[in-house]
Amino acid sequence: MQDLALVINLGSSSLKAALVDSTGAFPWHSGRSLQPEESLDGVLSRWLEPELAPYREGITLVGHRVVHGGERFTAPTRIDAALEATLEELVPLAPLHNPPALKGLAWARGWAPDLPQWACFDTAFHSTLPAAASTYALPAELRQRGFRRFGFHGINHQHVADTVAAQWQQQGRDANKLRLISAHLGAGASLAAIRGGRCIDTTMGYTPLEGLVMASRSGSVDPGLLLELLRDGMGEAELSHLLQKQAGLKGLSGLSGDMREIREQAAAGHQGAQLALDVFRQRLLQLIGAMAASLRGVDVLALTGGIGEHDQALRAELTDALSWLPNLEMVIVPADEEGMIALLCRRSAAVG
Ligand SMILES: Nc1ncnc2c1ncn2[C@@H]1O[C@H](COP(=O)(O)OP(=O)(O)O)[C@@H](O)[C@H]1O
Ligand SMILES: CC(=O)OP(=O)(O)O
Ligand SMILES: [Mg+2]
Repeated sequence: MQDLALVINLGSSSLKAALVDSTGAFPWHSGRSLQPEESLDGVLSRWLEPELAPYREGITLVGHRVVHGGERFTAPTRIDAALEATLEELVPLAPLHNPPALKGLAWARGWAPDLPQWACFDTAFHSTLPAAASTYALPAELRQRGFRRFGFHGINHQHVADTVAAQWQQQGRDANKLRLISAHLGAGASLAAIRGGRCIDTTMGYTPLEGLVMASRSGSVDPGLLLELLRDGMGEAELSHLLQKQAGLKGLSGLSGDMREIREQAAAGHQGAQLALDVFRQRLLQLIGAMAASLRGVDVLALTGGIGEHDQALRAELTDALSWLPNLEMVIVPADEEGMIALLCRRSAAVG
């Protein structure tokens, strides 16, 4: 097999990898969850390397998902030492994501030093956000230091936007007028408001902590509450651990960040699990309303990511609760970060 792109997607809780040929087909595609105690280097060398060995000669490019590209990176970028150094600087902004991505980069560089390596950024799709949506109400000095809303999951939000636009065109409708909310509901979760293919608003912000309730991330909380915890003596590391790893569905339920388990336990009468469902859904409905307002109306709500694609109860609840939005179509679009990364990196590599 020739001209394969190897894609490495290191998320907050999983490693997904794929080989994508120049037609967009996947000769190989796999993934596994990462346990907190597991060494990523070990997984890469003991699991990924043997899997890829039969295809090694046919691989011509490596594409990596990088969650935070900051202000500098709004298109796929060829990786060199300077880029890696900048990504190191961005680690504090995406502590669950950029460190594993950097390990993936280092592994791939060692495994195939002859291959061009590209980074594809979750923030890039959101670079079209208007200032009104990307700006925090902070003094100029802080805004000039780069404190702004970036948005994430952009690789998959773009895939969703392209997929729904293609469906509209097939139905003879004008995709330039399409008002779409893409709801990426996985371990991390965010919404994007997309008009005519351009992102105009989103729920994640400076970091992937803002917005919806997630598996173990809090989503938005009153900043006054954080000030109170600081006043109370909580340190930065403890606060970060609390908000990133101990909150969200996991913190609310006291059980797990896994939606399947939350659903099972709620059905069995567990009160924490029921509370987790209620808060997750309430925030989701609030923010769908916010995205609909930014779009001045919405034609399609696309559900994607593990919860978006598979949680049938949520679909029924949304259909019921969103009946106030006239003519809303709800569709499922299977997430495809790997295919989109291969496509975007190939396009950029072709331009040079
Ligand atoms: N049938 C299902 N019903 C409800 N939730 C599901 C179902 N299948 C998967 N999920 C949820 O999807 C989430 C993981 O989403 P996924 O997009 O795979 O994660 P990641 O962000 O790591 O890629 C988990 O909370 C899991 O419980
Ligand atoms: C940005 C983000 O939250 O990614 P993930 O859903 O893979 O954790
Ligand atoms: Mg994900």
